[in-house]
Amino acid sequence: MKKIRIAIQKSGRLNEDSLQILKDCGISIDNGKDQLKASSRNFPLEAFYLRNGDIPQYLRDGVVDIAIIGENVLIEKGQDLIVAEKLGFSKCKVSLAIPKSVKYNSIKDFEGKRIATSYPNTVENYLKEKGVKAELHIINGSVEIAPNIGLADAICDIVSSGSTLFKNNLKEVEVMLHSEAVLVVSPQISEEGKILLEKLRFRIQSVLRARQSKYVLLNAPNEKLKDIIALLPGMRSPTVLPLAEEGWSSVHTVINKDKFWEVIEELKEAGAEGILVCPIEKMVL
Ligand SMILES: Nc1ncnc2c1ncn2[C@@H]1O[C@H](COP(=O)(O)OP(=O)(O)OP(=O)(O)O)[C@@H](O)[C@H]1O
Ligand SMILES: O=P(O)(O)OC[C@H]1O[C@H](OP(=O)(O)OP(=O)(O)O)[C@H](O)[C@@H]1O
Ligand SMILES: [Mg+2]
Repeated sequence: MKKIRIAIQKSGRLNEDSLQILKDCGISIDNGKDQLKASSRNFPLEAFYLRNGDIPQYLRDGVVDIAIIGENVLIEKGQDLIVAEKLGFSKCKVSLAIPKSVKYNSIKDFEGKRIATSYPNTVENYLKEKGVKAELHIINGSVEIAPNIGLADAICDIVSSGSTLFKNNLKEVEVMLHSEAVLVVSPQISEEGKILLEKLRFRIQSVLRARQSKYVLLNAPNEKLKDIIALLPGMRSPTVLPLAEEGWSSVHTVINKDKFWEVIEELKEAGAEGILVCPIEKMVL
């Protein structure tokens, strides 16, 4: 049987989480530190370990069928490629930043300025849209140092916690885009490849849904059941089972992991006791 070929970042920010999501989908592949490719033992899949920035071209050329890359790279050099799934990890922004000491009024301040970046297309398109002309200096790493060594007046780079900007005495002044890891598809994928892609997407969706949810169990006095159930935004309706102790029930439901913290106080006030919150491995609707 044919294998679906997936590109994964060889090393860096995306590597570990990319392999983890495949693993959570029941697809084990060896982490090929020094390997270019490796096959899965339990899914018709072959992983190619490549540089994140090179992956859009490999997809276009049909060297691989699918890939996990940062959305920001796709915007920079793969706008023609199709996103099949957003994967929810490696979240970051691509932003413009200037020295802390410089006053900022508006995007017009960038007119005629020198901007250091690894994302020239993204900056160029953004500035064009705003009617601003600037001079771009393309550098591949340690972009944030550029203003301090006199190479540029401003930078455009990835911002996550903001600590790299802080360390380099810079401030974020424009957020150009938000990014996360995405599953991308080659325009050259075969019909057989598409079938495997759909199988993989089905698994990824149930893993992502499960990561967003918690299984909640709690005990409630029967007379309070109605109020408690009203507080639980569940999958469908909660399961209610009688406890050995008369007059009490056990309520089981699935709720969004962020919603849980919003309702926990209310649940307790409404009379819920012995609340258990458990992780969910897979969730198929
Ligand atoms: N600080 C960060 N926080 C969250 N996500 C990030 C951060 N830095 C980068 N990313 C995301 O991870 C991706 C890979 O970043 P990383 O620095 O590992 O590789 P790279 O240098 O961009 O690529 P290459 O594999 O070509 O060397 C980026 O394209 C971005 O989507
Ligand atoms: O806002 P922060 O949390 O500080 O993250 C942003 C930094 O993270 C990335 O660099 P990375 O650490 O991947 O190093 P690199 O420049 O070698 O890719 C990015 O290029 C920024 O410099
Ligand atoms: Mg980096």
